[in-house]
Amino acid sequence: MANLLDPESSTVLIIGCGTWGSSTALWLARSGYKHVTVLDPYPVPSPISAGNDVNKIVEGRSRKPFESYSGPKAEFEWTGNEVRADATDAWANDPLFREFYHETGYIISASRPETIKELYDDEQPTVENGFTEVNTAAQFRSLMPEGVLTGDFPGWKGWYKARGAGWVHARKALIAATTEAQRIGVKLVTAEVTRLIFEGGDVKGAVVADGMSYRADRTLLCAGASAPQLLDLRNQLRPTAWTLAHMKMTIEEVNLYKDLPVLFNVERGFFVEPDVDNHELKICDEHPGYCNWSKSTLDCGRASTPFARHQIPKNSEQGIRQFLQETMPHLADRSFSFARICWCADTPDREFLISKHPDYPSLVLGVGGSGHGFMHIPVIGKYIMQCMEDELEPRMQRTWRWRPETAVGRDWDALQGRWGGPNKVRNLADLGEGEWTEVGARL
Ligand SMILES: Cc1cc2nc3c(=O)[nH]c(=O)nc-3n(C[C@H](O)[C@H](O)[C@H](O)COP(=O)(O)OP(=O)(O)OC[C@H]3O[C@@H](n4cnc5c(N)ncnc54)[C@H](O)[C@@H]3O)c2cc1C
Repeated sequence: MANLLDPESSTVLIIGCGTWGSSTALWLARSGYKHVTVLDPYPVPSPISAGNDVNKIVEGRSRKPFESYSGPKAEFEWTGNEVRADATDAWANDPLFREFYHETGYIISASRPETIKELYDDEQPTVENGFTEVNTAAQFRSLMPEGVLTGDFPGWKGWYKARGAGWVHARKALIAATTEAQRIGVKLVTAEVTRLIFEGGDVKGAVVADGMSYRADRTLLCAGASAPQLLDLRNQLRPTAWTLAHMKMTIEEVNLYKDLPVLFNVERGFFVEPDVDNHELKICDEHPGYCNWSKSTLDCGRASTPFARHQIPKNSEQGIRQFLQETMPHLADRSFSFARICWCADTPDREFLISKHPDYPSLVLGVGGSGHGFMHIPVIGKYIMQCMEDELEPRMQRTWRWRPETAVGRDWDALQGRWGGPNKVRNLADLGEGEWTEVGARL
């Protein structure tokens, strides 16, 4: 279908005002679209948005010419690098976002020799790429002020990058994107989409829980891990949850833990310096994730259904405490002040799914964050908008295409390049009530 959109008169409906939906609203408004409506069941920041979090890691990149890539994955690798480099520039230069970016550097590491090797092959943490090796506990400890890292780092090996990486205040960036989009004309409606309007071989908008219809020339599905509940995505998305917990810090600790590089062990977990607003340290354990396979879907095509819970599985708490024991044993027994499960959605190849739907020409998909979708918030909406306008760069178009052929016979238990915990994807539906932490509650 030819692109017949006129920003002055065309109507655009975005489903989901999380990380990608807010970015898309912002880019449409900045580009002159005058009739953009966003629907989300919750006021921003939605408690179920993966982006509603105190911090996310940014692994910065610089642009590399396409010719420096070779082999069958050249377009895939170029696309991933290009969009990340674009986001890295935007975090440094876009006045809306730059105040939320903390270029503190980061340490990437692993614990087992085989993972250390895989990590090296994947990340290429070479001196030319700005990394220095960290091999001993003393070397790890020396990267932060005395008294922060007190652990023995058993088996750990990693690489430290001082510039071009760090963390962002995720929730503040998400709110800023939405507020700015609203300021320049986007309409945000708090309403849960219950179904798309399929009509005449196309999608013409969406219906919300109270029965009201929102019709539009283009409908953009940006509902994150909940997207498969609204559209048959032919197994291209696997909603998967990870876990996070906070603990209170004293003012003295907050002052000591200032401007720290991110410490990330791909098998154990990571932490970022404490949030200065509420004096809490957030810690995540690393593992291949949790799905929620209900019994009814285990035999036929599987569906992992997200749900909200401000508690985490006790086996995840153990992972967090092991991470603390190895890095900061003085905090290993401190109680949690907050915890939650946090849903994202993996494609089979962990690249994004940004595509027009092949059967419904007015429907555009902006989904498949695959565990690394937050750091792109300053720019991802531009690519979703370009897709809607048929202006997406061809190599990106091919990488992010609708690709159900990659999900035929999908191995739902695949680790998808992740490590940690028991080295398998766990099922939340298998957990009894007593197997959740007692912090917080079910939403
Ligand atoms: C624990 C954890 C740690 C992570 N760490 C990082 C990191 O360090 N760096 C990084 O770059 N990425 C990270 N990610 C990944 C990143 O957060 C996600 O890829 C990204 O936020 C996904 O954005 P999204 O817009 O697709 O989904 P979301 O931000 O989840 O947004 C989906 C939105 O859709 C709305 N919605 C749901 N159902 C409906 C409906 N029926 N109608 C209307 N709206 C609906 C929701 O309310 C929500 O606002 C992490 C993810 C997790 C879970």
